[in-house]
Amino acid sequence: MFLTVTANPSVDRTVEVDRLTRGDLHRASGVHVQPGGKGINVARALVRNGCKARAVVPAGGAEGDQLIGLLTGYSIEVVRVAALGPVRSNITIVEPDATVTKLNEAGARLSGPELEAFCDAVLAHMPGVDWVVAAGSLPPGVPDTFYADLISRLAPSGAKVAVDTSGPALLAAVEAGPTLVKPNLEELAEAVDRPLRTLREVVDAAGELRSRGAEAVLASLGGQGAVLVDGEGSWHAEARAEARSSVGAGDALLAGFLSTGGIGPSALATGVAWGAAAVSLPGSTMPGPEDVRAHRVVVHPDIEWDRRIDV
Ligand SMILES: Nc1ncnc2c1ncn2[C@@H]1O[C@H](COP(=O)(O)OP(=O)(O)O)[C@@H](O)[C@H]1O
Ligand SMILES: O=P(O)(O)OC[C@H]1O[C@](O)(COP(=O)(O)O)[C@@H](O)[C@@H]1O
Repeated sequence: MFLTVTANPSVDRTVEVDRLTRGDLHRASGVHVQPGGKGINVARALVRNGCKARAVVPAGGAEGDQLIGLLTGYSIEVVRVAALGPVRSNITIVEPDATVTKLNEAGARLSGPELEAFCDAVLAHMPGVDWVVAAGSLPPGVPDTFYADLISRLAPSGAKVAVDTSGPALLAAVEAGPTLVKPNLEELAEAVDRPLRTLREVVDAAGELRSRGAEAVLASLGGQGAVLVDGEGSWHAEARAEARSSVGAGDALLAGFLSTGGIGPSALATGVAWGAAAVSLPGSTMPGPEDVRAHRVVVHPDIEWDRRIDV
């Protein structure tokens, strides 16, 4: 059983336009309204592929009702925590060449008691949980140490913890010793405070996060796949895809990786297959078994160390 923690959920609107021009009126050619927030997407991907997932989520206001309503179509065990502020709406504009422009709201403030109730709900729903996935940005009112504190509070449960976040929250989480972190290239570069231009630099940066406390690092590289660095070694895998919308691709990658044990190159291959499948689907649609093309994945037997990364 997987438990996902989404402190800052969203209702995601993906709007398709022919071409985005700043200042112009655009008539949308398509729109997708989907439950969002990284932990929620991970849960959606897991259940689409037959895994069991429980999603703990603070959800206030009419938008919170809408989010919970959107989630009823999935086989996710949803644990709703009451909150006063409304769930945010995130808008993504997608062009036919799969260029995405994202407008993510900060989210409503969580008060101290609401945050405590949220943590209590996570801890109360731990029985039977093997993996906790704590993912996404933190809304106003939630300290940067939230994920780090959660990792410490979850330690007695023995569950493994994967964290997908950015900035100071990622840095603090790494120090708390998570089983896995999943930065994308930009987030990894920010965490080590230097640009990353080659696979060697990506692997070195991932190694640095390991030396600071993370057991394993799954670094996503957009169209160039993903790199896994753990105590056993480092691997690079990638897969071709006809890109349509990259929203949620990172969440699909993480879900795929965890679905097959969350360790080693075979889990990396599954993650990359799910990530590539996700980009070929509209909006933040999570891939099911019929969408996944495992045969397209190449796990490189030797990393091409000097290969340039351009995401
Ligand atoms: N254009 C693409 N072609 C093939 N696979 C892709 C493409 N973009 C993303 N992916 C897959 O999705 C994963 C996550 O994408 P990425 O953009 O790095 O993550 P995030 O959404 O977290 O920023 C990648 O590791 C890769 O497996
Ligand atoms: O919490 P953040 O960083 O604002 O991100 C939330 C957004 O990320 C998503 O989960 C998509 O994530 P990825 O594209 O990184 O996989 C959207 O559903 C959501 O709107």
